[in-house]
Amino acid sequence: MTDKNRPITITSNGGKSSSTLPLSTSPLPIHSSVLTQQFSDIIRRYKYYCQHIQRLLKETEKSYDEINDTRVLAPEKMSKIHLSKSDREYLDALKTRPLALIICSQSYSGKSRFVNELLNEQLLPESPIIDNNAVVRMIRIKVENHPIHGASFSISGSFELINADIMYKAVSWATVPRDDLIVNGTNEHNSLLNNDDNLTDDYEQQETASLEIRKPLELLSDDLQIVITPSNQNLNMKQIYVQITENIVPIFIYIIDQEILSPNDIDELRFFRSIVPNEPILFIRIDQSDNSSNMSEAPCVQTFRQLCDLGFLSFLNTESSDNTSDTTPLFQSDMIDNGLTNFTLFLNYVLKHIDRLTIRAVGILQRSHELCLDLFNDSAFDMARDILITPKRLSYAREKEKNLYESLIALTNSKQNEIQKLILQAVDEMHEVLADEACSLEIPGIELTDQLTVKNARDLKKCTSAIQEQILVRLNETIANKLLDSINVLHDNYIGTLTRCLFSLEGSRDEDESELSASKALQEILHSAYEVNLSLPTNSNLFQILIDKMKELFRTFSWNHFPRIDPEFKRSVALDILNSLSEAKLAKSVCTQLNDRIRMSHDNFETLLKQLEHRHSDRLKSTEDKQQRVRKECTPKIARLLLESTSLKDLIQYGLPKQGREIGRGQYGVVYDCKSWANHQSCVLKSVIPPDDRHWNDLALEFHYLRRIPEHPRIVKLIGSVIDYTDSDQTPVLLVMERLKRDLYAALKNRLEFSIRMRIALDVVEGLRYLHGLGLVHRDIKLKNVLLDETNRARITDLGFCKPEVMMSGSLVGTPIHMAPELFTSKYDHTVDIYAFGILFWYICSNGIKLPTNFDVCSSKDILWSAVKKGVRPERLMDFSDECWAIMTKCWDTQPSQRPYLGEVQEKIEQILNNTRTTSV
Ligand SMILES: Nc1ncnc2c1ncn2[C@@H]1O[C@H](COP(=O)(O)OP(=O)(O)OP(=O)(O)O)[C@@H](O)[C@H]1O
Repeated sequence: MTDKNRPITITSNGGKSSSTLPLSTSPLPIHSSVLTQQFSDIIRRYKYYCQHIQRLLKETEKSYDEINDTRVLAPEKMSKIHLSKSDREYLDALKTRPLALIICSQSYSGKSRFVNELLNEQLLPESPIIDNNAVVRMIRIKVENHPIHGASFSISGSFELINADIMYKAVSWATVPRDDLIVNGTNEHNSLLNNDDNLTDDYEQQETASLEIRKPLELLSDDLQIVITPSNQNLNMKQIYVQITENIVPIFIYIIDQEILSPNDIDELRFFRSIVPNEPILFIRIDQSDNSSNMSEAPCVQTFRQLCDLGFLSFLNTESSDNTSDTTPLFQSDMIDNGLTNFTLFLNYVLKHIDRLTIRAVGILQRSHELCLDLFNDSAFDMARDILITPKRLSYAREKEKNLYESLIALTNSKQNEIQKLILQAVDEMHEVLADEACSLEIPGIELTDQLTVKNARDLKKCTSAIQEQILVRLNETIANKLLDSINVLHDNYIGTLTRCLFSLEGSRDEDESELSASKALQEILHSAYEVNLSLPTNSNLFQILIDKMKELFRTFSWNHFPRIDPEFKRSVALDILNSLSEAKLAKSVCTQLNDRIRMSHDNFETLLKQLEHRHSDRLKSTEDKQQRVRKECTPKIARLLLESTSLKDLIQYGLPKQGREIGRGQYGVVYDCKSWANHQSCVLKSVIPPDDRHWNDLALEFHYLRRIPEHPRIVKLIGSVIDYTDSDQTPVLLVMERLKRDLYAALKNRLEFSIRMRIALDVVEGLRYLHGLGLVHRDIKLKNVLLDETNRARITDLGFCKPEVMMSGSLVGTPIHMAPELFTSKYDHTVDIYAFGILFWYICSNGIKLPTNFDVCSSKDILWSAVKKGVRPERLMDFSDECWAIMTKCWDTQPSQRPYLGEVQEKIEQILNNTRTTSV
């Protein structure tokens, strides 16, 4: 085992959420080497988790890229598979930036005393060295991999004004010269700083310049530095804080070394709150003198009150236990007293703080994985629905259109008489009106003599044509409207639903399909077939009949004398036409024509529906492919990442669970006792070492679905999970669950009372109904997967094969004797659980664990399965009641559709249980 892989486990005695290697519970002496050791352990632990987080981040982004390349989801869903910019920034910060203790205080001396104690060196000159008006600049203390240590000034953390290396190298110094700490100090280096015109003489820049001290100090490392805030109320504090927090991950410490907070202190703290509202501060109260025993009780309470008033502290312990929430502060500020005599509380705080930082980072990944899996689940559901419903919609559209077509044909045939009457009625109604309209009709483009006669036959023909046309147009309008009214009822009956169905088919089109979709074309056809066609204005047959009439009329004219084209002539032409119209002929013609058009439209519809079917069948094939990829590639990949992110979060929060004695073994893992973990007493831990990727994926999916199941009294509770990275060759996954007393197999071995067994059966049915209600199928119901508590109430466990119905790909899973025959066909549903319950119920009724003889005679799994496929089932035992036998035989019916609903099973067992109670009373 390499050192790198060794998890650093640290126990804090403060917070409820931290864990493992004991931090000293007794006050740590100042300058203790234990302090340095523990501090470096904390930082090492932080780095260790950061490395795992970075690895997970890398794998997550790689997986997201791969998933995006597959384009298995709709674009709007695909666009959600990424980490937000702010989340990415937070994760990057943990990767690249060192931690920094930001030391603020009421006074310079408070900071210097605390820092010197912490570093166990008189690095900074302590008070009273500086007069009250002196402005102390920002100081950054860090360790650099530089052979020469020393100090330098820099502006905004980047621009070096003067490098004092040369000076400091020559003189081995212990304490930083006090003038270097002061803005506009009188020190030689500062004089240089002040007088060098080539650099800057800008006063503001000098003010914000920080003093960087590089020195090998035991406590500090590349991953940890100390920043001391400048002391000057007049500085641009916002700029200062930006400068302080640039490129580091801050841990804010505020040293209180005065009796109470002054108005200036309060202003500064208020300002701090407004700039970084979610950053907690550790307030450390240190005594003014070196004599700690003189410390009075009262000021502590007073400052505590002041900090409560400012909103930093609270009388109630309101620390949020929800580490996933981004809206609430990560955790509360805290205050410790006697800060210089006991660093233990300080260490606890730092440990908790950095644990929260890493927990927040893993939480970001965890939520992203969860979101991604939700998207897969929703998409798989949509796809399954699409695959199931689209063919049904298509056949519905076909059937409905056929009905519509047949009804319209029947209607037009049967309506001939009605149409005839309709035409007669229209002609009757319009007779006089049309004759009057004809009288006043202006006929353009003809030449008349003084006697108003036409000069030639051509003009006469023009006159009669104009009158005919007007009559025709007006009649068409009226007849068409009447026809439309009579067919509108049909329109409402059929077209509404059909159109809705077609709309839904159109709704499931792929985005990139062309505009000329079959469903759109279908709508066009409907439009032309059943709406526009009935409006008759271009009814050529009707025209033809009228033209024939006209010809007849012409034949009756005397061609020697052209008539006067006066209103009387026009009226008589109009009346002649109207009188000679044959309604019967017209009606027949209208009906034939409607029939032809409806037939044509129907043929057209059929052709286009076929095209639509083809298109959908191609699309559904690709949907099936996508669904498979979502199930088999994307979901396991992200489920595995989720198992890792969740387990890492649990590991940081609760540490490794302690493995007790072995309780049992399954095919895939060993179950151990575990006294307590994550604030839960009496747990078990199931340790599984997945041998290959397939098992890893199965386990990850089990974990994912199990976690999603809301707590239920009939399902064994999953408390959490941890991946033990201790050994890099073998990384067992530890699933921690609530501990139950025994499994049903063990219980039946010792036999149970009938009513207890019926109660257990009811519990299993209840658990299964719950899972099915969530769309999940267990797929491995058997005696060992039913656990009993002290009172023999049952809970279902081992959801290793449990999956949402839409995510099942028809794989052969389960335990042989409980497997329904259709499991071998790859097409099955939740009723496989009802079958398995039937077999379980046989055992429950048999009150033992002996195999049914019908199964026992089968010498191998294959022989058993082929017998089951042929209908062989457990035999009826002597003491089975009719009611119990009926329940199990119905449950294990070969036809899944014939198996009862679990609600019915529940009712029947309840009846049996009630009868037992009544009989025994
Ligand atoms: N939460 C629990 N409380 C008490 N005992 C448990 C718990 N979980 C499992 N066990 C015991 O550990 C045994 C092994 O459990 P495990 O789930 O690993 O395997 P299994 O269900 O028997 O078989 P497989 O997982 O191979 O189908 C169980 O039979 C049961 O007796």
